[in-house]
Amino acid sequence: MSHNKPVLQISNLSVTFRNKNEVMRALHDFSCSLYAGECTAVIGESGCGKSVAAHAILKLFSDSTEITGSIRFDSQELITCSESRLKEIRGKRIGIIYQNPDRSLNPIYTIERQMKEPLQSHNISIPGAMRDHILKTLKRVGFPEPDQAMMQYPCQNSGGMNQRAATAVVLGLMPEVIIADEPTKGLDKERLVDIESCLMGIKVQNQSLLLITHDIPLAERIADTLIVMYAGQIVEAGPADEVLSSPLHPYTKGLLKSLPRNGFIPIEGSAPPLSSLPPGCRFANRCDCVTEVCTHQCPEITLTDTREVRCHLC
Ligand SMILES: Nc1ncnc2c1ncn2[C@@H]1O[C@H](COP(=O)(O)OP(=O)(O)OP(=O)(O)O)[C@@H](O)[C@H]1O
Ligand code: NI
Repeated sequence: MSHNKPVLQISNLSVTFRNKNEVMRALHDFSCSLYAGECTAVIGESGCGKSVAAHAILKLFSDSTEITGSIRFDSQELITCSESRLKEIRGKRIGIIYQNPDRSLNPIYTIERQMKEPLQSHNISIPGAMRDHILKTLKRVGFPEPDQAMMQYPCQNSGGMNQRAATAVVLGLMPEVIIADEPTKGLDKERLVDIESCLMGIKVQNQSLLLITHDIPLAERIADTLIVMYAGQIVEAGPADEVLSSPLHPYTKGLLKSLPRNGFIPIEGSAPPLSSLPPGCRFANRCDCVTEVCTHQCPEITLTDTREVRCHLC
C-alpha cells in the first residue's frame, strides 16, 4: 500500500489513571498512523484498552489522568495543545462515535436538533439545505424514513436506533477522522448491513476511520490495517489481510482460533489486571509457546517488513 502523509499520527501514547490508592497504566506506548480513505481497526478482548486509546486521542479524561506521547494532527500536537483549540477539533475535525450512545445524545432534543446544533456551533455551512443534509445522513446510517426519524426523541428509540442516530450526529459534521467505538454493538442483522455500508462510505469519502470492534469478520471486510491489543499494549499490527491470514503473535493466533469458523476454541485463562502486571510478557500465563525469557522480560515491539509484533519468539 503506497501512502501519503498520515492524517493523524499517534506515537507512544500512554494513559495512566490515578485514583486514591491506585495508579494504573491502562494504555502503554500505543502508536499508529491513520490515512485518508483508509480504515484502521483495533481488536482485542474486553478491558485491553481499546476505548481508552480512542478517548485519549481527544483527551476525554479528567485532569487526574496522565496522557503522554504524541498525537500529530494537521501539523498540531494534540497532547500539548490548549483545551480551546481541542474544542474546535473535537467533533468538527475528529469525530467519535461512543461505545455507549447515551453519552452523545441529549435526552431532551429531537434527533434533528441533535444534528443541527453542532453544525451551527462549529459554523459548518452545508452546500444546499441543512434539512436535506440531515435527511441524507440519517438515511446513510439506515433510517429508511429519515423525515420521521428526525422528529424522534432518544427515549422513543431503541438502543440500536440511538446508536445509529449518534453515528449520524458524528457523520453529519463531516470530520476528517472518525473514531468508531463498537459502532455495530447491539444492532440486529439488517441494521448491521446498513452500518457496515456506512462505514465503507467513510472510506469512499476519503475520511479516515479508526474502528474499534469485537467483530473480527467486520474488521476483515473493512480494515486496511489491523491492530491487536492485549492488556494495554499493541501486540501485533500490520496490513489487515496479512495479520489475519498469517498471524505472528500467539495471542492473535488464539483470537482467530476462537472464531466460530475456526472451531470456536477459546483462549484459556484471563489477562492480568492492569494494576498488577507481570514483569515479563503480559500474555505469558496463557501462551502455549511460553519460554523462560517470556516470564521475566517484557518483549519490545519488533518490526518485520510491514508487520509489528511484540513477542520474544517471533
Ligand atoms: N476513566 C477511567 N478511570 C479508571 N479506569 C478506567 C477508566 N476508563 C477505563 N478504565 C480502565 O481501563 C481499562 C481498559 O478499559 P477500556 O474501556 O479501554 O477497555 P476496552 O478494550 O475498550 O474494553 P471493551 O471491549 O469491554 O469496551 C479497564 O481496566 C478499565 O476499567
Ligand atoms: Ni471499549
